[in-house]
Amino acid sequence: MAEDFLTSLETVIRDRRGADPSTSYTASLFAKGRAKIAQKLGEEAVETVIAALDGDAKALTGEAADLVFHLLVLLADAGLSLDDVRAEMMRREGVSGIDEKAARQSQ
Ligand SMILES: N=c1c2ncn([C@@H]3O[C@H](COP(=O)(O)OP(=O)(O)OP(=O)(O)O)[C@@H](O)[C@H]3O)c2ncn1[C@@H]1O[C@H](COP(=O)(O)O)[C@@H](O)[C@H]1O
Repeated sequence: MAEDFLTSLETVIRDRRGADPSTSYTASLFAKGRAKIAQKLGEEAVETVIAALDGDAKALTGEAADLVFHLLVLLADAGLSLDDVRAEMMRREGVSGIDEKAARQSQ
């Protein structure tokens, strides 16, 4: 379920490229460019680490959500997606292309 949601969110994020920055935070990030998107990702990573070290589960969950969102935006800006990341992680696990396709179909 979580994966379906993230895949849908990726589609929304891609649709925001070229949208009006005044009506969409995501569009405003794309308009500011990759350096700004990467900076925001770094900030969210630091905030995630701080929340974890504070032992604040609620804050950690929120910061992790911000972190994943900004990662998706950065990947989209670079023409990449979670599928590319998934494929790389499966490659590291030694999962073949055929196994990968079967794994996706069973989700
Ligand atoms: N999932 C998210 C999401 N997660 C986090 N954020 C934004 O990420 C920002 C987090 O950064 P900060 O805490 O630094 O907030 P900020 O002060 O507003 O940011 P800066 O001014 O510092 O740049 C906030 O503005 C959040 O609203 C998100 N913005 C949008 N989405 C989703 O993206 C899709 C497109 O939304 P729009 O951007 O509104 O078109 C929709 O499905 C949204 O639900």
